[in-house]
Amino acid sequence: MSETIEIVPVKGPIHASIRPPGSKSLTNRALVCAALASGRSRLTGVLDSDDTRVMVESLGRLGIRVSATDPQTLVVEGVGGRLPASQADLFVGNSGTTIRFLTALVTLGNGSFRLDGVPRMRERPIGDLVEALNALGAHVRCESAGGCPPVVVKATGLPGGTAAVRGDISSQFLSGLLMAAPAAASDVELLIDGELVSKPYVAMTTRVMADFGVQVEANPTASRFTVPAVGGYQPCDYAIEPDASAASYFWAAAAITGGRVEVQGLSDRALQGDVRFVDCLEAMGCTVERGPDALTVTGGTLRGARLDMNAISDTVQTLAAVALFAEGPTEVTGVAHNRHKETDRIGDLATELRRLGAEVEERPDGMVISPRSLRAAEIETYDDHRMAMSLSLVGLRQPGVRIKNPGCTAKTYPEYFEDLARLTAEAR
Ligand SMILES: O=C(O)C1=C[C@@H](OP(=O)(O)O)[C@@H](O)[C@H](O)C1
Ligand SMILES: C=C(OP(=O)(O)O)C(=O)O
Repeated sequence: MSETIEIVPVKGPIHASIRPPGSKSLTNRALVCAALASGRSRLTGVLDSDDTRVMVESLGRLGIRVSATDPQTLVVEGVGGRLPASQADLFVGNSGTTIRFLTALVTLGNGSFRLDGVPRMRERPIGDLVEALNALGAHVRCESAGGCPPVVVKATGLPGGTAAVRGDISSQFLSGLLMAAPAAASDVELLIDGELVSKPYVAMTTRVMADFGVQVEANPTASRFTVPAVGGYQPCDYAIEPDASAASYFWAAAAITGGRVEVQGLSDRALQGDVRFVDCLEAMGCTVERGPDALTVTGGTLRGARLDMNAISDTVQTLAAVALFAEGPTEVTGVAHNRHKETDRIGDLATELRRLGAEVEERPDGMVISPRSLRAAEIETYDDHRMAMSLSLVGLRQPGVRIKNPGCTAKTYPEYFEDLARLTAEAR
């Protein structure tokens, strides 16, 4: 892909329908549960992107066979909680789900494992997961001080028991612990330290685990989880929903151009919390149709809103793009955890919004975006797929928006710019 891509503004509202590729979060969960199931699982509608490829390749290095009958269908030969490999070096790129889920998973094996990624991955926290695994009897350490990858595991199986895990940095620590826990030697009890962020992802984890035959017990406040030591999962045929975070770009395209975009394959009852992004657009003046197998957004007169996006933090950048076209300021709160993602998604997002002409007040846990006259800009993407995808939407109305390194969308959505071009073709 070229070094920059210029987005050509549309002449009118976008009217379109699309089914985005499979969910990254569901694909990587289903792969982990299928890997620890006794027998063959078939996953359909999977995402084929950098983040799922590093998961599949890493499982392969651990001796778990995953084959593709087509790019959207994977067959996993589950090993039932006993990892075949006794040594493996796993490269996870910048996939948070892969490194957090697999650090927990490899403690179930017998041998030496090392997990590492790109330079940014070496700045993303994992120390709290390491501590929790050690409290369950594992032998895990970060190679250097600071609690970030590379991670080294001397595995002799996971004894189990009780551990506290910090909830306010990333929910992926808890999800990783939960998914490994059924193959521990004894039941696992996890106590959440601090406010749990990104809660819908934990609900997604327990739903996928239930689909693979393991029931997690959670107390009513979701501060304690217990997982029975049943040895692993039951294999199954598993259909993956389209990715709701990817869908946010197309709903936002409707909002920004005053059009109407239907996203197929998602509903209010989806396993992904990010479908709630449509509620944010509704609060800003859009109309939402909630069907049994589609969520449709129609643009309206956009007004700023105050939104706590703790539960749906991957859609903050999409919302920021919409906020640039609203009447009045938009305040985003509750997303301090966004500073630990592919890039600092508060500081770096503020920089790029200002480059486009907006006034932005940065806060520790969010920002206030005050729309001003927009201007042409060449956008830095910081190797963050969501920076590229979200800020490209500004170019649908503002001429001269150029996105640097558009190929970075390969992390979760390799065909994003092709799909955006198709979606907007009729409005050009
Ligand atoms: O569990 C998951 O699949 C994810 C959890 C979220 O991370 P945090 O829990 O770190 O917020 C989200 O940002 C990420 O894209 C996917
Ligand atoms: C934060 C993200 O990914 P991860 O944490 O899985 O790397 C994301 O996809 O926006």
